[in-house]
Amino acid sequence: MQHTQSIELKDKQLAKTLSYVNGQWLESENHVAVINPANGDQIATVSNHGVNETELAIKHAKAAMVAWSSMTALHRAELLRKWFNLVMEHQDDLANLLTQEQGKPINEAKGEIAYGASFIEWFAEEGKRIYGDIIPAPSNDKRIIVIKEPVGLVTAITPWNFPNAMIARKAAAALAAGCTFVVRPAIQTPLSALALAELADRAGIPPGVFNVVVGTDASAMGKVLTQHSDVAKFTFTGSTDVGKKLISQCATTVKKVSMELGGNAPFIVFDDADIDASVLGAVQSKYRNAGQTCVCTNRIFVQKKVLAQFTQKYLLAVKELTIGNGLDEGVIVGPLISSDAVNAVDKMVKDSIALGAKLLLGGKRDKAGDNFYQPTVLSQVSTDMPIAKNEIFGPVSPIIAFENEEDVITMANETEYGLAAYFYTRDIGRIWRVATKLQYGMIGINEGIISNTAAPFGGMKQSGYGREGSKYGLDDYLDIKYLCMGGLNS
Ligand SMILES: NC(=O)c1ccc[n+]([C@@H]2O[C@H](COP(=O)([O-])OP(=O)(O)OC[C@H]3O[C@@H](n4cnc5c(N)ncnc54)[C@H](O)[C@@H]3O)[C@@H](O)[C@H]2O)c1
Ligand SMILES: O=C[C@H](O)CS(=O)(=O)O
Repeated sequence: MQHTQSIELKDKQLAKTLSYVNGQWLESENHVAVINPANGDQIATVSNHGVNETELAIKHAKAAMVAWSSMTALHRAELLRKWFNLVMEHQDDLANLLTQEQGKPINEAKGEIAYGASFIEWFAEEGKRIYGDIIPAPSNDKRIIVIKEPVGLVTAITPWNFPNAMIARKAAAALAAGCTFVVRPAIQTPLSALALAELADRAGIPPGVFNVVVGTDASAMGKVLTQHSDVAKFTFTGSTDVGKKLISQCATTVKKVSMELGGNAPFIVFDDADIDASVLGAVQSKYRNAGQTCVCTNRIFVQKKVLAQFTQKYLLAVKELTIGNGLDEGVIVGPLISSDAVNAVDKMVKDSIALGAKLLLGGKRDKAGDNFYQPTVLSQVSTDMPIAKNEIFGPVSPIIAFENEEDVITMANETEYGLAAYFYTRDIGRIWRVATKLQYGMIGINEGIISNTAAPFGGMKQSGYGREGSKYGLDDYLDIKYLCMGGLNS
């Protein structure tokens, strides 16, 4: 019997622990513990399903596809709007679940719930504007007609760092397009996914349209989600290494694929920047979710003329960050997801110091608990050091000095990643030169927080392909069909 402990909710029915398939909650013989990364407490045990239940979900999602894709966009929009309303009505409970299973501070968790819900609201509307075309034909006996149709059954695998929004950002677009959806969430954070399923059920989204299968065997479940012949499209959010494996698996049945992968964001401070604004933007971008976001600042490049001024102000700002349990008032930096994650971050810091980086702040585990790493600042970092070459996924700020615009653009682009980048300057000519030369899908200009529903979220190079959110976000869930209507002069 799966159950939840110690989670106080206004609506206790939101603490779901069983996979949700075809509108039913599936019991399982095996179960797996959900651990609060802030204190190691077991907060729940959830079903541990696998290949059989993944195949069952695909079977029902395929069956549900007929009615769901035939429904009017208006009716789908009404159901998605109900889902949005329910998510926002239960924002506090959903945030409580999220913080307890993932660790982020409660205010950030509330922000994630609203962010995730905003995609449901956005695509409820976008789904009503899936327009086709009538194109002037090369002869009068023909008409060229273009229509857009749902690609079909969509499967997804999502990460633990945004356990609500990464699912909502995908499922909302898929459902609005007329597709059905099966997701396998990260096993560290299943409760947020299952609560979304409960609210989809309450919203009246029909059985089989939205399915969540929870299990530890990611690889085996992933092979079904990427290779099953009934699956039309696969979408993934996670590391680039795993993304590469999944892309190759999708190739066996030529699936439509979208990938939101890793990042190594440069944050560039030019000597004409508003230094106070750049400090605020860098702290916001760096320490969000304890540095565990794909768009977190990963390398801070500061032009030499303002290096001392920026560093001094930045250190003062980082020292103000309160570290602790995300449920506690005023906490800004929560735990990392696991002790292994802390070890990986600490190794990058120690190895970079051994290569000449200078520790200005932090640089070790915090007394708050095993999974806490102190907000850390390193100076005299060079781009060949591990802390600059790798995606840190932790609360560490490497500061790298640079001479001029050309050098910093070269250094900023010297990575296999191309997701997000940031730069601060007040020179309009420089803004256009740098923005066009940086090889990144998303660029913050005098801004450190750039993610929102209206903007196309996605990367270049090995950060993946496809866009989520925005008016572009439906494209990955639609097929374009060309109708040639002939014989019109006969
Ligand atoms: N671009 C984005 O929008 C975005 C958003 C969040 C996270 N990420 C990236 O994700 C990474 C951190 O998240 P993570 O640690 O969960 O990433 P991860 O790639 O280790 O895991 C992501 C998901 O894939 C599953 N998985 C792992 N190996 C698998 C396999 N062989 N087959 C099928 N599924 C498998 C995991 O269980 C998890 O559910 C970082 O690189 C971060 O940049 C990117
Ligand atoms: O890291 C994962 C998310 O995509 C980051 S954001 O919340 O979309 O900025």
